[in-house]
Amino acid sequence: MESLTIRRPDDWHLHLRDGVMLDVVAPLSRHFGRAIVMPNLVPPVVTKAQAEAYRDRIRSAGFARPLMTLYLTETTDPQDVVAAHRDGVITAVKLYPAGATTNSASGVRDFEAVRPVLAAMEEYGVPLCLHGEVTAAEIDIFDREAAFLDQRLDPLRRAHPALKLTLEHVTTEEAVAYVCENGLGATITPQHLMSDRNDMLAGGMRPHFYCLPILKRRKHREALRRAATTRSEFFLGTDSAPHPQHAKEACVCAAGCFTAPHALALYATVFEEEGALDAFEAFASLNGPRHYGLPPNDDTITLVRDEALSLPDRHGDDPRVVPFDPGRPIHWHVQEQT
Ligand SMILES: NC(=O)N[C@@H](CC(=O)O)C(=O)O
Ligand SMILES: [Zn+2]
Ligand SMILES: [Zn+2]
Repeated sequence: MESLTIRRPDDWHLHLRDGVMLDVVAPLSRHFGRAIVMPNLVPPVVTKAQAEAYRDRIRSAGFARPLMTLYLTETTDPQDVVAAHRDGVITAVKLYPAGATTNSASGVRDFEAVRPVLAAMEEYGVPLCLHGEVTAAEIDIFDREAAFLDQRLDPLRRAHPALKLTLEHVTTEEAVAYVCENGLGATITPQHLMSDRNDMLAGGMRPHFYCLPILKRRKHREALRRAATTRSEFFLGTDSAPHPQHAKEACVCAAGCFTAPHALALYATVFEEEGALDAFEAFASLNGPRHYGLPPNDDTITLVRDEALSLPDRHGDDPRVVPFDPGRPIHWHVQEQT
C-alpha cells in the first residue's frame, strides 16, 4: 500500500505545557483533530477557571480543539468538577498517584480522600483518566503498573462501578488483559509500541527513550501491538511529553518522550509491520471518540509511504526539544494539505 486515507485522528493523551514551550509544541500537533490535554502544569490545572484560561492559551498558541482535563487533588471540589463538565469546559479528570511521574507532587496520596469527587463524577458521568502506577519505594519500577491493577484499580472500580475509566499509556501484558476483561478504555503510545527496555539501556543509556511508565521487556511490546491492531478498547494517545533538551540530557533525566510532530508516522510504521494497516483507522480515529461518546472527525488525512524519512533532530531553539527517534527507518508521512 502506497497511501492510506483515514478519518482525521485525535490524540487522547497529550502534554502541551505552557508559556514558551506551549508556543513551540502546539503547532506541531496540527495533524490531530482534537487532543485530550494533560493538566500537569506547574502549578497544575485544578479548577474550572484555570482550565478555561489554559484552553484559551492553547488556542492562541495554535492548537484549535483542545479537550481539557482537571488535575485531581485531595482538595478538589466535587461541585467545581461537575460544573466544569456540565458547561463543556472539561472532557475528563486526571488522577496522578503522588510522586508517580512528572509534576505529580500534588496528586493523590490517600485514595480515600478523593472518594467524594469520584462519587460525584460517577453520578454525573465525568470520565476519569489514570496514570496507572503505584509509587511505593519497595515496588520495582518495572512492576509498578501491574501492581497498580490489583492494589489501586480493583478497589477503585469496586467502589465506583459506573465510573468511566481510561487507563493511560498501558505498557504491560497484565494491563492489556485487565482492560479487555473489564471493558475499560486505554491509550497506547508510539514509543511503547516501537521500543523495549533494551533500546533504552543496552549498549548505552538513551535519555530520549526514558518515559513513565518505563519501557518494558519485549513480550510486553508484543502484547501492546496485538491489542492496538485487534481490540476496540485501545486507542491512540501519544503521551507526547516535551522537556527542554538540557532536562533530558542530564544526570537526572526528566521522564517523557516528545513524539507529537511525527507520531502518526511512527504508529503507521508499527501497523504496517504488523500487516494491519486496515486496522489503523479504528485505533487512530474511531475507538477513542467512541470511548468518550463523541463523533469521529468529519475530514480525513492521507498518509503516504515513501523512502525512509529522516526525522528532525530537534524542534525550537529556546526551549529546544529533541524528539523521540526509534533509531530505525520510518517510511510514512502525513501529506500536507495545500
Ligand atoms: N510520560 C512521562 O514520562 N511524562 C509525562 C507525565 C506522564 O504522562 O506520566 C510528562 O508530563 O512529562
Ligand atoms: Zn502518565
Ligand atoms: Zn502523559
